[in-house]
Amino acid sequence: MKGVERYAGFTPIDLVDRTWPAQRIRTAPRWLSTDLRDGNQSLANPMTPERKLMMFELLVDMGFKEIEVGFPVASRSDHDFVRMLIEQDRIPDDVRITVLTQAREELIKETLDCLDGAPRAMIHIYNATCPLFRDVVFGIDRDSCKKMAVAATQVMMDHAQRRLPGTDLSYQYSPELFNETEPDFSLEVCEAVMDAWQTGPGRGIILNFPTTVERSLPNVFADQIEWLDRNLTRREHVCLSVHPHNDRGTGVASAELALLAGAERVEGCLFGNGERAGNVCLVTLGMNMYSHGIDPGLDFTDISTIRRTVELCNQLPVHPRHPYGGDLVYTAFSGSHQDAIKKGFDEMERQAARLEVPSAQLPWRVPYLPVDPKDVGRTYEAIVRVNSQSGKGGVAYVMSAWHGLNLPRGLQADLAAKVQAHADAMGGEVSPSLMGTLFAQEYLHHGDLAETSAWQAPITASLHVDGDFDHTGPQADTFRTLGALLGPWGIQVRVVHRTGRSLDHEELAPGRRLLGGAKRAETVIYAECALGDEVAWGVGIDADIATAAFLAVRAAGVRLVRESDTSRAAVGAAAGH
Ligand SMILES: CC(=O)SCCNC(=O)CCNC(=O)[C@H](O)C(C)(C)COP(=O)(O)OP(=O)(O)OC[C@H]1O[C@@H](n2cnc3c(N)ncnc32)[C@H](O)[C@@H]1OP(=O)(O)O
Ligand SMILES: CC(C)C(=O)C(=O)O
Ligand SMILES: [Mg+2]
Repeated sequence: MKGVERYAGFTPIDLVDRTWPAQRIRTAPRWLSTDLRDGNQSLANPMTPERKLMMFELLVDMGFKEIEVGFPVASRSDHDFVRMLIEQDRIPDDVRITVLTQAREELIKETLDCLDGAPRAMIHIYNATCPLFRDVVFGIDRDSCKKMAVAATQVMMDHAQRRLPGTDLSYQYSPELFNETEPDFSLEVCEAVMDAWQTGPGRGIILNFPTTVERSLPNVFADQIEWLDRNLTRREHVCLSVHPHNDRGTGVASAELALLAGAERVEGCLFGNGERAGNVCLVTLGMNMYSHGIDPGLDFTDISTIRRTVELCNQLPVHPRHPYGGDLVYTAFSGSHQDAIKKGFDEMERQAARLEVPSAQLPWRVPYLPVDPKDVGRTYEAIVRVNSQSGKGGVAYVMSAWHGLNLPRGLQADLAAKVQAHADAMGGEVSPSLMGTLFAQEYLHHGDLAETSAWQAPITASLHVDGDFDHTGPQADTFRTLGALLGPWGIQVRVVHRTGRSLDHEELAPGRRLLGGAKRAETVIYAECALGDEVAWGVGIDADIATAAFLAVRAAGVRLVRESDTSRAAVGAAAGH
């Protein structure tokens, strides 16, 4: 591509004996949400006070204990929001708010003044340390850059001592553009800041390392973090924090590899809002942990509400494919995926029945779904959506989940062909209700009984009972009787199978009904009737099992005769009759 020569490759740090690749993430880190600061400062329309409060309350409800609530000197509204939280006593006892400021004396003082009356808080000071900023933005050398950070720390300590005696104030320092800073210089600045803060027992510090603009592979960032982890002094008094951005689309990977490399705290935003391509997405990070059996310490049990609130606060949509929270992430359209999902659910149910425990207590083993949608408050309704890419597995799923019918395999294939033809002809999706209509049109009885008189040859009918069926009980007697009844019509009842298991009406999702409004107390019977090489399916639903079977056979028989008439006519036409 033209212009590529303008960009230099990124030089990785030289850490040949890195240990992070062999590590595992075993516990959740400390989280800081910067939705109200980094997220807010990136919005075309920064949040109104109402939207800020809504976001703050969401974050508290989700379990965040550290929340960056703004950049008080940036604007009146940032300032007033912090004041409102403090004055209205809205900060829970176990939550610490953070405020950000540049390393500039006046701004630091004003920022601290804004915290007046807060029982506990954190001040976060930053200055860029990388060569590009030293040269282009500040016009200073390394030594002056370090002095900027140290002086800011000292101003902050002096002012806080005078103005905030009653506040439990903690301190966070960030070398902005850390990822583009020479490692030895980042270390030198952080050590100098720690000296100024008198870091030691009872005086911990958060050192926060941002990929302010993500420029390298995540493994390079991990090397940088491991290098710091090894070289920082007073390590036990340092909380090593990371603040990944997502310019290369690898913010989540950067955060995860940094955790392997020794990071203990992660800053980010819900659904990855933030400057340019965003801050690291805390929903994805937290749910990635959850899906590995690690409690994230954040509550995602109603992910749709979280998403809607974030969309409302930021006035930005969340992509339908956003991991864990997007509209489409628990939905399969393609046939083989749907088939595997259905088999996964069926197996979970079988296992639950065998072990006599609710399936929600079993280890999650459903293909194509990394987590149980119900664990994040999503339903199973949209898991399978049917279009021209779908096959019999998906059709069977919809018929079972939406209409309470467990179709036998042959009928699944038969219906899938009809649904496929419809989707091909009309384009788009076949909704569950449309599928129910197609099913009823095809397989429920619509013919005249008199048509059966046209049957010329013996028809064999294989019956499938939907749900429980006892081969030895009174139901089996009914079928024997039925066989005798249908015999004179030239119909031989061959085999009786069972499909699925009885579903209680209550097990269907709210608002759904069995096909035609049938109660599950009624029996559903599928008949597969064969006449020579022709096969047709019919369905009967009735409270009386014999009637259901009769209706099913009749529906199939009528279709069979019609179809064989049609094919005879077609053969005749082709033969010139
Ligand atoms: C990576 C990040 O997300 S950092 C956070 C960024 N967030 C924001 O900037 C939102 C809030 N910011 C603001 O409201 C304003 O920028 C303010 C109030 C902080 C400063 O406003 P102004 O004084 O008008 O300066 P301006 O906005 O143009 O910022 C540029 C100045 O800040 C200086 N500066 C930038 N970062 C820092 C820093 N960390 N420490 C000290 N000075 C800094 C620049 O050198 C420049 O100084 P100069 O005017 O002497 O050339
Ligand atoms: C203020 C700092 C931590 C920041 O937002 C960044 O460098 O991205
Ligand atoms: Mg940032």
